[in-house]
Amino acid sequence: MNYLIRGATLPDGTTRDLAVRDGLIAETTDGEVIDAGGLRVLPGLVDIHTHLRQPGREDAETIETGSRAAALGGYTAVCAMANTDPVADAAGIVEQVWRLGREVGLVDVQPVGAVTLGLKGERLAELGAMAESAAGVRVFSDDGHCVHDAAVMRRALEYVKAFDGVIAQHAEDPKLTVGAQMNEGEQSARLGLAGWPAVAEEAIIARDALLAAHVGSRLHVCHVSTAGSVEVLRWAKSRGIRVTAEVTPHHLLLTDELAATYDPVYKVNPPLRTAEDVTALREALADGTIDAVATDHAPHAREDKECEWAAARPGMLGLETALPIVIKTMVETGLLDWAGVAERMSHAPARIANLESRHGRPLTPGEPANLTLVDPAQRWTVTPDGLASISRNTPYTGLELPGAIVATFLRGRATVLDGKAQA
Ligand SMILES: NC(=O)N[C@@H](CC(=O)O)C(=O)O
Ligand SMILES: [Zn+2]
Ligand SMILES: [Zn+2]
Repeated sequence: MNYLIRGATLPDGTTRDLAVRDGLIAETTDGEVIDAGGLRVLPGLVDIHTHLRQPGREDAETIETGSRAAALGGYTAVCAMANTDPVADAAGIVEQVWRLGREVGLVDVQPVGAVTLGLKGERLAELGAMAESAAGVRVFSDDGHCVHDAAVMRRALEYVKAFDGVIAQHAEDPKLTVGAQMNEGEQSARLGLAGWPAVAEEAIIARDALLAAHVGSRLHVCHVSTAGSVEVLRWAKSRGIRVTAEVTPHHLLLTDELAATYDPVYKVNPPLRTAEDVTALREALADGTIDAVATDHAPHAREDKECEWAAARPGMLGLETALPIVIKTMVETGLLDWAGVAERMSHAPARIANLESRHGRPLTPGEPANLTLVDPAQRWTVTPDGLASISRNTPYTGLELPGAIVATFLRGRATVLDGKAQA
């Protein structure tokens, strides 16, 4: 099927027709005409941090349901985190995830490989075998856990240099977060919950930046959540250290005051922080100190979320609300223009994950037609049942958001049309 997208506004603000022919962007074509007046077209979004839960927790999400949620959120590629059961620490498992993603065909599912066997932080996983597998893994992460042993982290950074891989670190010094339930600060003192101090994140980022510099390798920092982390990143980048960083939509919008509800839907790792942190994160995303937005989409089954705060698993849904939250927090506030949105949600994540030959491409003829059409004027209200995820743990229930994803194209095929997933 070919498409002529009429009168869409590009990230740079110019308005023109876009032809989609034989999977590529073309000068012109016959085919279905899509009236895109008033719509924004973006390069297909790329999520470098998604939990799809398959294999192991198919009751919370599957590659199929997560892929559908991703397409509905405007994504054409997602990096599937390795903390599955079994852990994606060997070639056979990443190949299985990659193959299942291809069979579903709604987004490119790019598996992330574990850094250490079983996410235990002790012995390196089969990094080389995963890199050489059909899945072509380039991003490695023990996400959910921090690679806290500095010698292990150093060896991992050294190892992935050979194939331009990157270590994506969940920065959390485990000794500083024993029993932690929420951000350490005024609110945790008031609520009597054990705190997760900012320094537990900041100290690991500083250490890892120094290690990356020492061995000349590439570090990526997952879900940056504090103003202090932003300062450390600014320092590292000013020294020319090869470090990139992501922020989640929820850390751009929500604060630790929500813990006062004791509703576990607001429990997440790293925890929601203060309004000052939110301000610093928005500024850092605007000025490029933080390179990318990543959802950290973390579906959890009912029994893991609908319980008391301390027993609940941390994590929030994110794929279907990410772009609307970025529009609300960054575009409507004047901090980021649409070219900036394209950069932080498509071009930069594609580069970080080594997907830039296929994703995050410019919207010019000859390029693969990976596209997202958004209606920025349309506002919609989040309901858990309105989302495609199996799980229901969205923190945005009842919130009205700007920006409806109208269509998503993966290599010229519509995965979403008129706001509806195409199978
Ligand atoms: N973010 C979370 O709170 N949870 C993630 C793990 C992680 O991203 O650290 C999960 O796998 O549920
Ligand atoms: Zn994490
Ligand atoms: Zn995660």
